[in-house]
Amino acid sequence: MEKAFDKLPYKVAHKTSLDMLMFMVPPALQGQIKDSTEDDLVSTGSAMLAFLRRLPEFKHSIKNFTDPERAFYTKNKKSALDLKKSGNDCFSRGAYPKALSLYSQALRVAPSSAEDGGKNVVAMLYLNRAVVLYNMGLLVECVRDCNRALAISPTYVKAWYRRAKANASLENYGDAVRDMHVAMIMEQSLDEKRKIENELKSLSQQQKDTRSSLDRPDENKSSGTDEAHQIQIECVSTPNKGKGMAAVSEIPKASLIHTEEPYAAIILKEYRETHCHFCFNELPADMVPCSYCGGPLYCSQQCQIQAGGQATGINSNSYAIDETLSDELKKHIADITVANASASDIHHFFEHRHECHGVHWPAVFPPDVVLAARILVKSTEKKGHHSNVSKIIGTVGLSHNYEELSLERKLEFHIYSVAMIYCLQNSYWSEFPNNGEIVAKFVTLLSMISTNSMAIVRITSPDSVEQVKVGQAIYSAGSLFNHSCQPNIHAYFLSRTLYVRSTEFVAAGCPLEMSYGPQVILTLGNLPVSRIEYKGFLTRVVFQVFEEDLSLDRAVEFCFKGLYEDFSLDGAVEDIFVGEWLWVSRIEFLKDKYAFVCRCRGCAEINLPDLVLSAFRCVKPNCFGVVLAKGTAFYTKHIIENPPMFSSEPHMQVDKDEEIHKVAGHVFELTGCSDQVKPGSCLRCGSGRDLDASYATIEETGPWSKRLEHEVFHEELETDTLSDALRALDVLRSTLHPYNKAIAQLEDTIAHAFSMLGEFDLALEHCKASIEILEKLYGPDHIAIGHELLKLASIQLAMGDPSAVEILDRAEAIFSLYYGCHANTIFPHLQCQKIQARELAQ
Ligand SMILES: C[S@@+](CC[C@H](N)C(=O)[O-])C[C@H]1O[C@@H](n2cnc3c(N)ncnc32)[C@H](O)[C@@H]1O
Repeated sequence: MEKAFDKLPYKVAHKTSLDMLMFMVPPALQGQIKDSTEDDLVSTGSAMLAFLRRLPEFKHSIKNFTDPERAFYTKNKKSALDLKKSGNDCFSRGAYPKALSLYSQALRVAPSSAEDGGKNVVAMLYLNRAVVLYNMGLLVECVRDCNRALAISPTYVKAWYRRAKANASLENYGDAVRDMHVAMIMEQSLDEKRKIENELKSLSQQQKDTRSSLDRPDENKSSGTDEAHQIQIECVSTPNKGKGMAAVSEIPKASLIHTEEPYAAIILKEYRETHCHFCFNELPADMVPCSYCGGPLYCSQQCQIQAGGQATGINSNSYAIDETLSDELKKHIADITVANASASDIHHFFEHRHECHGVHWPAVFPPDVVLAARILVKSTEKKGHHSNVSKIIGTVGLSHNYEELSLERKLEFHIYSVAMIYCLQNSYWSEFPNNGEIVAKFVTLLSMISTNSMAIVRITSPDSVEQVKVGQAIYSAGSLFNHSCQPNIHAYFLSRTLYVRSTEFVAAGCPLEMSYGPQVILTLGNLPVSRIEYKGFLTRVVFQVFEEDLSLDRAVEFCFKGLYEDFSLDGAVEDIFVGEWLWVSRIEFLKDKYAFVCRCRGCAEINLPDLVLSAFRCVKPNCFGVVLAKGTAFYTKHIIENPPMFSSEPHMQVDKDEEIHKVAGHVFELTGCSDQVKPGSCLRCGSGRDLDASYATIEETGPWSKRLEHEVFHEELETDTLSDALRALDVLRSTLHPYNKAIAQLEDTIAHAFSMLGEFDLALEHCKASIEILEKLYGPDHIAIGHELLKLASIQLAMGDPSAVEILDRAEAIFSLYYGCHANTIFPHLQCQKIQARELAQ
């Protein structure tokens, strides 16, 4: 996939000039803001307003953000015609993808009423694009573009003709004949009329030969199967997490417990050019820009209308229907030329309308800030313009952790709040109030968003299970679910709709808690690292392998040694859960990102994954005991000395004792056992390990395994690399605990490498070894295991092994647990593999 960050103008716009103002805030005001609580916000807000108001750089930035002349997509007939001409040139050279892109760009800048040679420019562009799509074999897209041209110019003969051709290729002969018939009637030139008449005859014959029942392509996207849910859940007060959701009665595994539309949602900057700004699905080749400002892109006119620009896109010229036409043709013309969604069908707030003035602040401000403005405008419009705006923000009713935020975040919130007020005054409502109270309310709203917003994710491609975070939304009830690193519910999205399912049996009264993932993960080499501060993500890399014994400088050195310089911003997505992240990383990340200290069951109890994830093995040959590094030893002692704070909350008791006994003997059954928990000492037999020497041994293997990861990723495997990696694996196995995740990761890469070489037996062996470890860390029914099973099945399929069927059945059961009846829609790859496996089994 093309990297979204490479696309201008968002690449340059990623950091705005407002971010730079942070460094100009006088130290005294910084100090005031640093120590501020919610009660001080009116005074800090007034002080920031007074400071920025006088600052020339601020005035300049606001002018830049709000002046339509400086927008990315200024409407301009000449630019549109120039782009159209370049598109035509490409088309005549057969450079269809380039022509497609040029027509799409032209559509972004073409004024909706512009005419050229007596024809509407937008309609011409849609038709030209339809012809390119037709030549590229994208027939459904071609029909949709013809519809758009016809909605603007109902008598556009070429659009009727192209529609007929595309429908004929789709074997949709009924429509093809009607389209051709209309084209013939509307055509003025006798020669052309005759030609069309001949084509119509041949189409009518084809229609007789083949009775087609294909429906006309529908622009209305449904969000999937509507599964009713009967489960009752309630909002309760918890001892130490504020409000939360709980089960009213027993909830069986895999039940749909909640669905909800967002209060407001926003696309992330990186996906503005690739995903629909309303439903967040990937854009098709015939995407539709906002017809007024050209900024946002939509997958269909339906989405565009629902998002609501200034002009809604329903710009059909009225067409006096020729009374001599048959009723069937009259209806056909009306069906296509009257825009296919009317504002009255749409019951929600038009969230783009106040941004739609050809200005570019909505595209360059951080998504949280644009989302805050959407929430504010929505609540204001619900109550009428003359209500007290500050009162409205106060009633949004979400929790926030303003006081726990870093100085940087607090400063950022203040600066953007003032900027937002100026932008709203410019583009929405000139009487929008501008005082310390409003700044304070805006800062509070931004804090609420940082605490409560949810990431909307999509898989990267149909044959992948990898997900990316494309949007951000506020769900009124959805934001009441608390976080757990051992969640019992799972959230996912279809279009903008939030779905929540139970992933285990939940007893009556138990809290319902989800993981506050997925988090966007940056990729450093092909090592996933979480997107927190610079220090944060390096800490994560280091924790994964060595825990926190390394200094930051040493971590930097470690990360950039070997093959890590391959830094990319491809956003993968990772959930925060026990077995995936170490306790310290989870606690730090949640503190950093959401400003709370996690008090979930996974962080308050000793559990197997946290003990073994990055631990060493015992030096005694037959001892299965675990040797903890400093960080885990510290955390384990902390838990022993500070028993769970939420013991009054009922929760599922997970029987982990047997596994913990295997790696730690009876240590945790003894009272005052914390003395026995020492770094470098086996928990089972007490034997000592030299941790410094062990770190050094593991560090030596780093470049070998990283080289393999790099070559596998770039599909250019060299002969020595695999044998070096197998040696590294031996070293890891003899030094690390058998459940250490680093072993599983290397096993997985080696399996991938053997697959590439066509040595499937060996690939299978290493893939199974990786899964065995991951099952210990995640549990057998975890979604991550589902993904691993798909990898295993693909090796089996390549070997022609019919037992792939059982593996895929197991994967399907896991996916259904998390996604219910939507599993197949979200992971079409699973079904493709199943078909292949069944064919093998027969
Ligand atoms: C999205 S809100 C959840 C609803 C919130 N408890 C409320 O009262 O509105 C997130 C906030 O809930 C609290 N919270 C959620 N999960 C938590 C956890 N595992 N441990 C501690 N606090 C938690 C934190 O204050 C966090 O900022």
